[in-house]
Amino acid sequence: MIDSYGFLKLTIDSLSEQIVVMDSTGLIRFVNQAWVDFGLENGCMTPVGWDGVNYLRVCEAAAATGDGFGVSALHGIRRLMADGCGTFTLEYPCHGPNVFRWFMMTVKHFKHLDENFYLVTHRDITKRKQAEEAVSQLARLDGLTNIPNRRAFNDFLDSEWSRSIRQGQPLSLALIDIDHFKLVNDTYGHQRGDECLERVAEVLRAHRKRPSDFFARYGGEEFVYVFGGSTSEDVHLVVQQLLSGIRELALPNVKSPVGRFVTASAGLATLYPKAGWKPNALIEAADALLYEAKSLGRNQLAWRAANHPHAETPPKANLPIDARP
Ligand SMILES: Nc1nc2c(ncn2[C@@H]2O[C@H](COP(=O)(O)OP(=O)(O)OP(=O)(O)O)[C@@H](O)[C@H]2O)c(=O)[nH]1
Repeated sequence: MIDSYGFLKLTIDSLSEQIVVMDSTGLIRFVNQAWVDFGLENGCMTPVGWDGVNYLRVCEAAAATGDGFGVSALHGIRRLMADGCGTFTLEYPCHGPNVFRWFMMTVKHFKHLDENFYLVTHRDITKRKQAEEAVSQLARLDGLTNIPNRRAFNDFLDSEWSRSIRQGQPLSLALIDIDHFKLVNDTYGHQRGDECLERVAEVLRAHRKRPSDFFARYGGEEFVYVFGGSTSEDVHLVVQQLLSGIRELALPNVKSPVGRFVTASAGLATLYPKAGWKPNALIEAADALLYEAKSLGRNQLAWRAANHPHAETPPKANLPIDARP
């Protein structure tokens, strides 16, 4: 009995993976129940079922619209068919309007009575992807302040840097450092120091104006703010407001030579990134300005006007046009 077609079909129909078998022209020759159910649930069932449908043509049509799955699936299946053996796997998102969903497609070649067939399975891997996503999110958050950490900042800066090069846009970056933070720890204890960092992080969060702005804990008592597509002239007031926001928290730091409450200093720089330059050029420029703000007495912003968009090298020689207490 277990050799019978009916028994094997029932077995394959009980699998939760969606299964389709196509021949070497891409023509669908078999589908299991999970495949049919998925088609019905997601409105991608043809009126006549799957008979006569060509899987490769479906992928080609999707690829022609620029669909990422269509492009990758087509490329992988064609390579597998050319090689005549092996397995092709592809993980792809298949999100609906209200559903986050990932699948893994596996394509395997087999022969039956001298004819080539390709077994395609689609397995739901959403749970695994959600777990990976959660781990990756956690790895990018600072454990104390719950804002993005240095790793997240590095990734953001790299991609924003490339985007700015492509679009010829300016990129501004502010380094913000709490003044005499060691005195907070020494005077009130490490716990109060931690609370101070958390409150400062809240100020950064509250001052985010546009989705493209990005902030992170850079390390220790230093924070970073990135403003895509903006010059220092555009955003220096925002950074001034950040420093005011930190002062207005009125967190005590009685031993600070600057004042009774916690203050911060900032360096704000802008570059028009160019191919061949490294994002570090922008960090170094902001760091030099932060050093300047500290040297000038702290509790202030030092910033430079943007370099000319056609400048050939990262400028160091622009004079500061503002450094105010
Ligand atoms: N509570 C707490 N302290 C931290 C943390 N990370 C770094 N620090 C402390 O931050 C202090 C930084 O001290 P310094 O680098 O001397 O800088 P500063 O006292 O802020 O002085 P200036 O930056 O020159 O104004 C050190 O005492 C570090 O121990 C943290 O996560 N929590």
